[in-house]
Amino acid sequence: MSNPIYLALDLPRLDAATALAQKVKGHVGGLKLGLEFFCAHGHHGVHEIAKIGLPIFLDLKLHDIPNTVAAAMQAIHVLEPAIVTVHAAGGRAMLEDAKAAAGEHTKVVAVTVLTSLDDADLARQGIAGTAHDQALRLAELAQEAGLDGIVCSGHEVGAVHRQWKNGYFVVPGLRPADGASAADQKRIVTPRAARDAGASVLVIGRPISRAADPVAAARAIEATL
Ligand SMILES: O=c1ccn([C@@H]2O[C@H](COP(=O)(O)O)[C@@H](O)[C@H]2O)c(=O)[nH]1
Repeated sequence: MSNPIYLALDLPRLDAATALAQKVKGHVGGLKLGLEFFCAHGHHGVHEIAKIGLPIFLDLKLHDIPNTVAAAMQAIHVLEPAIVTVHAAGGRAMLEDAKAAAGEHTKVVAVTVLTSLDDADLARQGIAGTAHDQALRLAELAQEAGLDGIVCSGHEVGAVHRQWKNGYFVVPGLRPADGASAADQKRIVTPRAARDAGASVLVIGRPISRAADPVAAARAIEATL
């Protein structure tokens, strides 16, 4: 089985992101570039990181009207990302148009409930029920819209996997069991627990990028899988 870890390169400087990716490339299966990276470095930055030779996950979390999201998907087509994110809350038409506009080899996955939110946050937004219920509802919507999979926390991935057997499940909000700080994440599990519950991709950022020795941190996580 290939390494399911995608390292989140949430670093403001392109040289620092490139150096980190070069260091840990033997211990991760892919590289995730998010909003912070893309807003700062755009297509040029993605091309630079792609030279490292690992699959690229563009975590842009697109969320707009269908026409705008489809146009954005077409604009990133040339970057040939392995995975791109959109927000499931954009609705079925937006999800369908995003998938139709994506490249043949790009997996389009829908963010259900951000791992930085808990039940109380959802209640403040007027969403009835738990984060678990909402993630399952949005997973069903993404499946109906023909997407490849979803992003959810390790708390929901097992239940989603039972209702969507061949789905592609991206799980962030991961913390090794060594007391690593949760920081802004509210629904966390260990990488091993997420993998055992059916995660296809394990997204890990700060537990590696902010470790005193990122290579040792990546190796230690890899060894738990
Ligand atoms: O629900 C979500 C969706 C995306 N993310 C992204 O994953 C990484 C997690 O970083 P850590 O440092 O390991 O907490 C980050 O890039 C987020 O934008 C998420 O955390 N939750």
